[in-house]
Amino acid sequence: MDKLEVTVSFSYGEKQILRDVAFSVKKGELLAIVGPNGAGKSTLLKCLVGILQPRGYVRLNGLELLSLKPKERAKYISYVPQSSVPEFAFTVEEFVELGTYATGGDVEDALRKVGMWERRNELVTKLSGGEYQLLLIARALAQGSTVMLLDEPTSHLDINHALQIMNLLDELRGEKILVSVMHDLNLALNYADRIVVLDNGRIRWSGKPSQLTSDVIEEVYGVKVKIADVEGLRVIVAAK
Ligand SMILES: Nc1ncnc2c1ncn2[C@@H]1O[C@H](COP(=O)(O)OP(=O)(O)OP(=O)(O)O)[C@@H](O)[C@H]1O
Repeated sequence: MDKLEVTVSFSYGEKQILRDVAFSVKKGELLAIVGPNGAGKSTLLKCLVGILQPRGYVRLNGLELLSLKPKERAKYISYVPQSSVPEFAFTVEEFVELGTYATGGDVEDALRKVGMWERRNELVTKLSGGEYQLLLIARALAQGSTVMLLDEPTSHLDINHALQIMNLLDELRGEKILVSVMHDLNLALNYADRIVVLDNGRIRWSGKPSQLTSDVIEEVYGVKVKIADVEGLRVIVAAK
């Protein structure tokens, strides 16, 4: 069973951002990383994929990913960054091909999974924010890696596109180890297998979504909330 084991600390100069952040994730699991703005969530993903060099380790089945060269590491781990504006007027297909540099992966399969294969000749500069987000995921999928990291894949998306992406993650869960930063606690509650709550660079809570209580949320985010049960779904709402 594929397993990712992580223990990392990271500082920007004197400023410590991550303090002994440790967790493990198995294939078949979607781990959500949540926490307030500035908690260190994006920094954590950048450490895991090797954009930043943390102290500690990032091991996949015992293999230390951080000591591999980028092209070698790309066979094992992919990263979907927070959505930005495309830099080049590539076609949809060319853009996703970028993901295959290290592994020679399957562009058509990746584009079909996000429902964009029919649009492969369109320019990425003409896509909507939501469509571009799907392409960032397709580019990572084309890498064919076991681990996939995603940084807020549903930010800027309407409810329809957000659910499309969450359903896609649901489908990918069987074949990958998924670690996703999420701002929307309700999506984390209802889609993740486990949640890690990061606050000020430390893990403040981790566990199953069904175990997350309003006390934890209130303490970390400093707001009063209620967790309601709506036809079997747990929903967090602000308490007046
Ligand atoms: N290049 C940098 N140099 C110095 N400090 C940085 C740098 N990038 C981020 N930081 C600091 O690191 C801390 C964590 O930032 P990070 O982006 O990881 O937080 P986050 O939890 O992802 O926040 P958000 O939810 O707002 O995206 C913040 O205090 C931020 O100011």
